[in-house]
Amino acid sequence: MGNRKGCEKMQIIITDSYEEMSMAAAKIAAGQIYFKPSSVLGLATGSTPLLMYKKLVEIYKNIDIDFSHIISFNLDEYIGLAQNNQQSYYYFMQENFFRHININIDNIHIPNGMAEDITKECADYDNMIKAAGGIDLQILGIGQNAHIGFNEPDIKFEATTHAVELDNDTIAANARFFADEKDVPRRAISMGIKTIMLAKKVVLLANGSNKAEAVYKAVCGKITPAAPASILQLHRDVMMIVDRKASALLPKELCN
Ligand SMILES: O=P(O)(O)OC[C@H]1O[C@](O)(CO)[C@@H](O)[C@@H]1O
Repeated sequence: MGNRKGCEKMQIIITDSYEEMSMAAAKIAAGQIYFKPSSVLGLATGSTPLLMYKKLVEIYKNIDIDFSHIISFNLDEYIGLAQNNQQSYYYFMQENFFRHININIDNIHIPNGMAEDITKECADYDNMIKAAGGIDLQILGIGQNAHIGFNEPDIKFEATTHAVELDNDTIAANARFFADEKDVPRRAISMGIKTIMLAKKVVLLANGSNKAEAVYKAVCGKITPAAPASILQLHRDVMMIVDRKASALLPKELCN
């Protein structure tokens, strides 16, 4: 593993494996929580951060990290899935992370995809993030079309938390978690790009060759709503932790 400065001030860490990527991210999260136990974390779902959560739980057990004052805000949730639906992101977070640590359930925030008034739910979500003092550390995955959260291509960069229509590509990519592609919800609530960009630190994870193009667009591409992750080039403290396959299209001088 090695550190390289990316385009502009983006920090790029390229790892040899998914496991190494996950451990590197888990250590950063653990350090944040250990030294600021009242941290506000922005958390991601999807398959990418799964092993990071597992590693973070291992570190938690080893050095007795205290999560009881941590406040968490997840990036997104499907509209129409209840918390106890196994495909909901609420369920994902409980199963893969929250039930293994001593986080206070009252401090967990995930958009409510069953809210009667989705517009109000979104506005309330942003207000809660503000009231918590903003996000200290935001973990991100990236979609094959360079979406972050559920901010699909051609999103407005100034959007805060809002309801989104999912792209056909995203629906197809996420169908693997559902019995049938037609079961994948077509809408979701997502933190907006502005919400994400206001986080003090952003760590984006990507692994596998199917993410190489998206990683290239995020790091070196033109800053454009057509590739939502490209806006991260304007963030003052962003770290990309990517495995070798996901880094394949990056310029050689960025790769160790
Ligand atoms: O990690 P995965 O499963 O490849 O998903 C990538 C991205 O897609 C989403 O799951 C939404 O489709 C994001 O939350 C995630 O960052």
